[in-house]
Parts: sequence; C-alpha cells; structure tokens
Amino acid sequence: MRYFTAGESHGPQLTAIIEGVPANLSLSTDDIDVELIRRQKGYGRGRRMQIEKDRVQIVSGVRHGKTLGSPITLVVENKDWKHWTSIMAIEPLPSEESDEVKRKISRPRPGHADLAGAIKYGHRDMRNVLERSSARETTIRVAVGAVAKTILKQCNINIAGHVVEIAGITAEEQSYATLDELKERTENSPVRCFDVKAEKKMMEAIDEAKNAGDSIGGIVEVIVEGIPTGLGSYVHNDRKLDSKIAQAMISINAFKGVEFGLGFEMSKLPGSKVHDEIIWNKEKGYERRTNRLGGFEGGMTTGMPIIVRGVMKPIPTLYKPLQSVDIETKEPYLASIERSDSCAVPSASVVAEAVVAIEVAKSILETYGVDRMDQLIERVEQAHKWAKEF
Ligand SMILES: Cc1cc2nc3c(=O)[nH]c(=O)nc-3n(C[C@H](O)[C@H](O)[C@H](O)COP(=O)(O)O)c2cc1C
Ligand SMILES: C=C(O[C@@H]1CC(C(=O)O)=C[C@@H](OP(=O)(O)O)[C@H]1O)C(=O)O
Repeated sequence: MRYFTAGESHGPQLTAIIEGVPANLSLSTDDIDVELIRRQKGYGRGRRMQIEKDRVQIVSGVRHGKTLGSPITLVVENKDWKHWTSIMAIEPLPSEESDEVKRKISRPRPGHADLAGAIKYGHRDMRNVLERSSARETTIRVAVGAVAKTILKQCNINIAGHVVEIAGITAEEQSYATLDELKERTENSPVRCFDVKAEKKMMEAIDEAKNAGDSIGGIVEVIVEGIPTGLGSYVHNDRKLDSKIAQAMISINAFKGVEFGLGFEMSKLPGSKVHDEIIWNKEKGYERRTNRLGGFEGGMTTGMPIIVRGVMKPIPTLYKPLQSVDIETKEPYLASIERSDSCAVPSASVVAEAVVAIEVAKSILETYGVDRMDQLIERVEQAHKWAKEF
C-alpha cells in the first residue's frame, strides 16, 4: 500500500490517492468521517476549526460499500476556501486585483517552514510555502489512516492514541485494563488525556498560553495491540518497522522526537531493568513479563503491543510574535501573525494514531502480499498460530 496527498491549506480541497488496498474491504464515508471529527476536536485550537466541518468524499476505488482493489481517491473540502478564492486563485488575476491579494508575506515566522521554504523554492511571497507546510494536510492523512484502521480492525489489530503530557504537565494515571477502556476515557476528554487531574491542569496551561499570546507543546502516545510477531525485519536497515514508524511520527508537523517503550529513560537503567524476559505457556505460546521495549526487537514486532511516543514542539505562530527580518527590506521586524492554534497536541494524537496505523497496515500488506481481504485475515490468523506453535 502506498499513498500521496495533495492540496493547499486554503485551496479548494485536500486529496489522497491510496494504492494497494485489498479488494472486498467494507469501507464507508462514516468509517473515515468519525476520524476526521476526532482530529478536529481538542482544546487549544484556533478559529479555523470552527469554519471547517471535515467530511470525506470517496471518489474512486469503492463500489456498493466494498473496495475494488483499484486506487482509492479521497477528497475533503476546505470550507474556508470561499474566503480565499482570489488569494488562492489558480489562474492569473486581472490587473485590478485588490491590495489584499497583492499583499505578500515577507516576515517569516521562526519555527515555521516560511524562510527555509522561501529560500529553497525561490518564493518571495511566503504564502506559497505556508499553504502546503500547514498541518491542514494532516486532515487527509487522517482520512488515509482511517482506511488503514479499517483494514487493521478486520485483522483484530486495535490501535489507540492519547495525550500523556502538555507543557510539562504529565498524566500520572497511566494504567488501563484494556485498550477499549483507554479509548473510551480519552474520547471524553477535551485534551484526549484520561487522567482527569492532569486534564484540568493541561486545559489551564492552554488558557494561560493563549492569554499570553504564546503556545505550548506536549507528548502523545500510540499503542497497537493484536499485532503478529515478526512484522518488519532485521535483515536490512530500510525494512525495520520501528524506524518506519519513527519516520512517520517525525513527519507530523511540529514533531521533534520519538521513543519506543521506556524510550530515553533507558539511558539511565541497567539491561536487567530494560529487556523483557521471555516466558512460555501452552495457551498463549511465547510472552514477555514486561513490555519495556515497546514491542520491537531487531526492527521486528515481538507480538507485544507497540508503544510509541512523539514530542510536539509549541506552535510556531505566536500572537506575541518573535523577532524576524523582512525579506524585502532586510529590516528587523516582528514575525507575521497568522490566525493560529495555541496548542494542537490533542489533535496531533489523532494524527499520530493515523500515521502509525498506515505504517502497520503497509507492513502487514507487504509481509503477507495479498489481493483480497479474506486472504489477509487468514494470513494474519496463520501468523499468530505459527508464532504460538513455534
Ligand atoms: C494538528 C496541528 C495543528 C497545527 N496548527 C498550527 C497553527 O495553527 N499554527 C502554526 O504556526 N503551526 C501549527 N502547527 C505546526 C506547524 O504546522 C509546523 O510547526 C510547521 O509545519 C513547521 O514544521 P516543523 O515544526 O515540523 O519543523 C500545527 C501542527 C499540527 C500537527
Ligand atoms: C487548518 C488546520 O490547521 C492549521 C494548521 C496551521 C499550520 O500552520 O500548521 C495553521 C492554522 O491554519 P489557519 O491559518 O488557516 O488557521 C491551523 O488552523 C487543520 O488542522 O485542519
């Protein structure tokens, strides 16, 4: 399975083409919309989220509710486009264009893609950079992730994402009986955190940052359960699944670090407190006493849940802007102020879930090389049986 996305933040629409989804998967717009709605929620977002009502159109690859095996095209409209039709016009504008349309963005925001992107592509109007570097693109990635999640669900692979930290406020309560319980508790939280005490403090921190014209970041975690042993491979560096997941996490706008299991804590601990002891019983086969490595050894899944975390830096656009330079005059100026979120960590936890789902779905499809969903379900079941009886 592979995919591309296209579309500018304030253009007419976002588009994705996904190739390699097996035939005969039940797929509806509802399966995708539910994920788009989850991404739009989340305390700390700016006014744009009140304008958008993200809903998908499936325009190819599905007939009567089932995938055909042919490329699937997904489209999500930008409702905000109607306010930007001249600014974002594809055809050259007539000469009597308004001042607003002519106004170029020439004061790059520190932390955003503006200056490096302008130098790279030779754009003197940095709108040409921000339109595509914007995390608006994560909308359509979440739509692709929803397709991946639908595939995984059929294979009894369960995935959940949640917020573990915002602005240094950490969820103390980390235990949950089942992934479904974690999901339920997280879904009801405005910051997608299931520790209610931390949730309150996180919301206060977001309010404080917003009132101060500042922004904050945090840490999200994604857990995948029901995964077969041996996805990915140690035999060549570009086949390691943990490295693909790490790349996918870092590709989310503003993500700066990633860790598995105990992650960076491992540097402080001896091997005896890091490696997961192997046990065996007749019912389940091989198991681990712990899952401190987050489900990976040698770039392969161990059969234990995948546990991956990513850190998101604070949003770069500040209502109290940092110093910058106007690229036309070279004079020092404060950076441009665009409408902005003050914290997008809760939304980003939904994006993280999507990108991990995509990598896991890609990996099972690559490993089991199938054309149809019934074959995939059977191969995944066989893989579990093989590992258990090994
Ligand atoms: C869901 C989400 C929403 C975001 N919202 C904003 C925003 O409103 N304003 C902003 O400046 N950056 C926002 N960002 C972050 C920027 O898109 C990101 O910092 C920028 O593309 C530069 O890329 P980098 O931070 O990965 O280097 C958001 C990121 C995500 C994941
Ligand atoms: C549009 C989304 O996020 C946007 C991501 C973003 C950025 O710079 O990354 C900037 C803001 O865009 P705007 O300037 O239009 O308000 C966010 O709203 C979205 O998540 O759907």
